[in-house]
Amino acid sequence: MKLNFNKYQGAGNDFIMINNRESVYEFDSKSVQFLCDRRFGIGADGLILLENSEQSQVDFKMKYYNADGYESTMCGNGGRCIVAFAKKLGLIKESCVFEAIDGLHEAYFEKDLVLLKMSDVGEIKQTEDFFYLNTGSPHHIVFVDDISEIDIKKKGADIRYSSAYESQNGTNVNFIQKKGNQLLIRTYERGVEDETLACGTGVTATAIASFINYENLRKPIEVKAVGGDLSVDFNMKNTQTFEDIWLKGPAEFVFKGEIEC
Ligand SMILES: N[C@@H](CCC[C@H](N)C(=O)O)C(=O)O
Repeated sequence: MKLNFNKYQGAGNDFIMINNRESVYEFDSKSVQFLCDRRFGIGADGLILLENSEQSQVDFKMKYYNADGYESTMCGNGGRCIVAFAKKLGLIKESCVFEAIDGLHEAYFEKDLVLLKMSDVGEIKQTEDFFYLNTGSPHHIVFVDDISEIDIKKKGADIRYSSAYESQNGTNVNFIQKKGNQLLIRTYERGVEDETLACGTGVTATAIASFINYENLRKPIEVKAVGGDLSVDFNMKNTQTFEDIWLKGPAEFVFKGEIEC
């Protein structure tokens, strides 16, 4: 079949966007793997279907697949990119509400940037070596002195496949370096099984863990990913509960095309 697609990126985290409001397309894991393949397909960290939601007062539904071909949990950058895609399709104007795997999300534009409301965070594990929390997707966070020295693919995979995360289908892994008031991040993404240039749920988890870890961080928290800058604002109810969490950053159209698949 011939498939029309649009390609978007948010801070270098890139996605194939497909308008599936007519429910024409159904993808098995092999087709998603092929489309996301950077040599044989279009190339992307993930594939996103924009579908109709059955809920009232909701503009659309987001279905997210990782590049490994399997549907996964929430994608923050993908969420911001699908909002830009919905605007390009003329479905929304300056704001919207959409349905994703972890519930409803509000979003709006501030000039070219997209602000996305993330799910509340209700449980945070803190040890001497790491933080672990779920911001729609699971994130393990390690603070290091110099992120440029880390072998992200190797160290990330060691943690992602460790017995601690076996029963929950693994985790994403983030390495953070604090430089003044700025946080530098590099992320190993589950389902891509490699470093990606940015991860929205990872940046959100990092901002929250860093706010607990360091006493003097000012909000909104600025996070510098390899592919671009994002910022996170939130309300801390107590050390275990964060709400009103907003992820802000770029979401850009790259190109569109047609592919036989
Ligand atoms: N790129 C993402 C996270 C996507 C989900 C992740 N790979 C997983 O399977 O947990 C983001 O921007 O949040």
